[in-house]
Amino acid sequence: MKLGVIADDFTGASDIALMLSEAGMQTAQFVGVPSSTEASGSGTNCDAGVISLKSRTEPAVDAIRQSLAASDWLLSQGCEQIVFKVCSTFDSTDEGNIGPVTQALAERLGEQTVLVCPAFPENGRTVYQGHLFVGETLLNESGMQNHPLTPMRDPDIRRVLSRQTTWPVSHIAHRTVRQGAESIGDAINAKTGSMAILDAITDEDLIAIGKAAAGRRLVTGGSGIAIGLPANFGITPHQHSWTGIGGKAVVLSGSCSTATRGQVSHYRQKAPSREIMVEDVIGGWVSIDELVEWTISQDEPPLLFSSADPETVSQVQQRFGRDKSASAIENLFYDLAAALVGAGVERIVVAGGETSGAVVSGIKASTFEIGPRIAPGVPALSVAGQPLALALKSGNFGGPNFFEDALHVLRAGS
Ligand SMILES: Nc1ncnc2c1ncn2[C@@H]1O[C@H](COP(=O)(O)OP(=O)(O)OP(=O)(O)O)[C@@H](O)[C@H]1O
Ligand SMILES: O=C(O)[C@@H](O)C(=O)CO
Repeated sequence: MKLGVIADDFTGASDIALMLSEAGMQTAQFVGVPSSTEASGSGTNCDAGVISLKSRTEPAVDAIRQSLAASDWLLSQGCEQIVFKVCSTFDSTDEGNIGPVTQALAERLGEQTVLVCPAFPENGRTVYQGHLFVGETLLNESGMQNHPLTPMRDPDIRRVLSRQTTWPVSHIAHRTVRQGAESIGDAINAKTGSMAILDAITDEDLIAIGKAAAGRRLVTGGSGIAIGLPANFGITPHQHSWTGIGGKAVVLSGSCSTATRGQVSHYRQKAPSREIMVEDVIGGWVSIDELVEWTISQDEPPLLFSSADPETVSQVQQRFGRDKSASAIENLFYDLAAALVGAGVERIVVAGGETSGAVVSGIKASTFEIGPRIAPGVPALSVAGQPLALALKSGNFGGPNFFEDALHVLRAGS
């Protein structure tokens, strides 16, 4: 293994795994740090290993512990460079976890300067003058200000990161980035001892940043930061083969993002759906057995969703508390996913990073093979050793037809 990635959520892990796979790297995605049995399997015989954690919203101390364990394992597999994959919308709170984890990894790896860039232009995330944009709007006006767990209310990611770390935070402006890898390298040398936020508005900017990152032990960013990295290892783009699975299918959505809510309303017009309410879950009125029976009896792949608008989410959080509401839904999806697979479901499309973490833990998957792209940032995945194909969609990714597209790709393969 040459390149190791630690992803702070599951959809983010498959996002960067797709980026590396399309750039030609034989890539495996692991659920947590592999055990010694998994580590002796074929998954480790690859160019890039992506460890999926569910650490984005954990207390910083736990996120650090898990990330250091992941880094130690990746280094033990021969990785020369570690990427800490964070969200392209820099999802975090003032307590972390992007700053604390980056700092702990840098100190463990002996890295003096860390490049930080969440840009992912193909999905509309760009960084300019240290400010993060989603499409044409600043981050704090993009809908991310209403996120149930990590509301992003400050678009200046230099300030956001400064609140999370004791390291100085510096900035490498676009005028330097567009001059190419050599200028970026000079700027990095002038910023030694800091976390350097880099502006990037195009893939070319990210390719130059990737080139400038050659030989560095650690970089932190969205999946875009990986665009230029495989070339540093002499790897060129090519397609890997992948076979789809045609069995029973379901769509599970716990994401409350604007894009997901659009996809939910679109899919509900064509397929059977069930809404899961937080108050029903907390009240103990939701039966997993009944949901499974209902799902299996549908002809079209049905949708089970808790995705709600910001006002509903805020009312529920005021009534039950933010963490209690989130964990009630996540535990429900954990149990439901396990029961659905037990009942023979073979294709699952999931919307939302935390939700994906719950589903993947519920089905006890340990390693994924990376299939073709469904949408930018979302690959088809197959679970090693099980007849099960998954799509793990980040909240804000994918067009209105995403659920149909995903079900189709999971069945048809490449
Ligand atoms: N109706 C609801 N009320 C309150 N919280 C909810 C509701 N539905 C889901 N949640 C919680 O909101 C969170 C949504 O996070 P999740 O990461 O799954 O989606 P996302 O943030 O849109 O996706 P991503 O992290 O990929 O951008 C989860 O913790 C989920 O349990
Ligand atoms: O970078 C992104 O936006 C995604 O991969 C993600 O991490 C969302 O949870």
